[in-house]
Amino acid sequence: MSTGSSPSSRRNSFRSESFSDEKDLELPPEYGCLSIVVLGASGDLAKKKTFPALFNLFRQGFLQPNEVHIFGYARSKLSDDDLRERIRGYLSLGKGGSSEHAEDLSKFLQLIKYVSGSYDSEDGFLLLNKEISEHEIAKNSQPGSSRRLFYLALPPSVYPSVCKMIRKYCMNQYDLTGWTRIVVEKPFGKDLNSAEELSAQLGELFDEQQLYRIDHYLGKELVQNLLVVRFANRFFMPLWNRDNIANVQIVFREDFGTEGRGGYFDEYGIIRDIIQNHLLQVLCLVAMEKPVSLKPEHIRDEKVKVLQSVLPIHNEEVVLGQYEGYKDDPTVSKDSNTPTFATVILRIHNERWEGVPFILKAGKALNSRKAEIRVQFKDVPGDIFRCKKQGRNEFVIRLQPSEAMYMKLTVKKPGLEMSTIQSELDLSYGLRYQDVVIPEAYERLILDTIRGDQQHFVRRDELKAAWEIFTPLLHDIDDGKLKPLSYKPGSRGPAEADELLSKAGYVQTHGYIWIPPTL
Ligand SMILES: NC(=O)C1=CN([C@@H]2O[C@H](COP(=O)(O)OP(=O)(O)OC[C@H]3O[C@@H](n4cnc5c(N)ncnc54)[C@H](OP(=O)(O)O)[C@@H]3O)[C@@H](O)[C@H]2O)C=CC1
Ligand SMILES: O=C1O[C@H](COP(=O)(O)O)[C@@H](O)[C@H](O)[C@H]1O
Repeated sequence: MSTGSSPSSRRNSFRSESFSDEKDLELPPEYGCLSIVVLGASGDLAKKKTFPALFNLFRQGFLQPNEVHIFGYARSKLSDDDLRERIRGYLSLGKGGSSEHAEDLSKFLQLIKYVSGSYDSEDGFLLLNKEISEHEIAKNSQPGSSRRLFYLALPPSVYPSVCKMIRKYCMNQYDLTGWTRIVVEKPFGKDLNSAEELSAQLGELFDEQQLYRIDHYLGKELVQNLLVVRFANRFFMPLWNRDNIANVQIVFREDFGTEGRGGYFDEYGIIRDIIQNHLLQVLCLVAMEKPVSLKPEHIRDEKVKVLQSVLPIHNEEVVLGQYEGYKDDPTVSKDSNTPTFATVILRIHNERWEGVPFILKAGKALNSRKAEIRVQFKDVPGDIFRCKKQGRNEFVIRLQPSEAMYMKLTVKKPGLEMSTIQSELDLSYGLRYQDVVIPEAYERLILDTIRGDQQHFVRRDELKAAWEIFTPLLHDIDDGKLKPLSYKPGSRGPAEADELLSKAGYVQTHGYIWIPPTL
């Protein structure tokens, strides 16, 4: 394997480098026969994200060929080789596509087996269980000590029946060190009631410790960095509150439309697709109090408290948009009221954040692709340098692309004159960490699932609190009480969104733009 060091040494070093104390995580042993089952293996997510993440873990030695087997499961009639050919093109060979990597690829593909079956009949799941058991026997696994990971890369409508089948036919006996874990993809429901119903159905079948509700934004490097930056640095502690911060923006922009996913998207819209989950999760990490420890439950307790402190949304603090041409997609309804853009202001009713607007903004088919957190500070009191003219201090965390953290600040313009300009303190990851390859979010999260670390997964009460915030607004949109404004593809979205921003107190710095530094 081409990792430069032996696979097992890489795996152990991953654990020891992690900043969590192992006793905080109460991790079970990380060995024994491991079967990873990708349900919906014929689909889009599986080929674009799940299998590539598994391949990268394999290449780095986190999946050991003598322990692991990977099963694809779906209704499509495919052979093992058909599935391998389908995903081959999505498995990156790394820099230069060396022959060493080509060897890894072929070894990885050989670990994959395909089982065809439906999502609600016992035949397919009996067959799947038989295949998994044969693999476990071949690896001399002690009964009860094997690990079975089921990744549901499927439409949520089939989660209940699939989970019933797994529960009935495919469980590991976890009386020894083994386990069965289920990863479910978003969207977890469409509103509070449907999410609660889904949670109740899955909750009857599995314990919360077995369920991993994935939100891939929680696996992004700079999102994972948020707690460290906030709670390991003295700088931020006294500043991170309503006395100093004027407003916080959490922004997601894509420069392409719903391409190929119009049917799915039209049922959900940008609030359910991005804001209720990805951006709200980021908000929790920006706004939460310091947890008692790094134990997943302590962190998630604090996230729930933030969500429960969010006040009901005022519809006047919402701007919706739909890009021109969205309805040309034949899978989208001709009279669709679905927003492809939204700006929503959330207000947190607690001692730290009273009066500070949290502006969540997401849009498709805009003029750029980026995701960032922008914390804008208040004006300097008793200003003697005309700082206001230069623009406010901002702390920006660029989640993607070009991961970075930078602070916009006013400095003396270099030279003989005593004048000021706006500049930045810049930690651009591409420049500072040149030798580090930032892992894909899915890679990290799948590894967490194998390790039994639920910190970066959404707990049931978190999910409920998140739906409580957005359900009234979503129902108003579904009922046509709120209509999206039209905007041009490739634009900033509706102009009304910028007006709302300035009404909320955001002060834009004109004439200043941060350019990611290049090597
Ligand atoms: N694609 C993406 O980029 C992302 C997807 N997700 C989520 O991941 C999950 C999977 O997404 P994606 O791969 O795009 O979905 P797909 O539409 O590609 O579906 C995955 C597989 O599920 C089966 N399937 C599709 N529709 C149905 C149906 N109505 N009933 C039963 N089976 C069906 C098909 O397999 P077969 O017919 O062979 O059984 C299909 O190959 C979803 O929950 C999605 O919201 C989350 C983030 C990003
Ligand atoms: O979950 C989703 O995320 C993607 C954007 O993910 P990113 O990691 O590229 O930022 C989005 O395109 C998709 O609509 C949504 O379902």
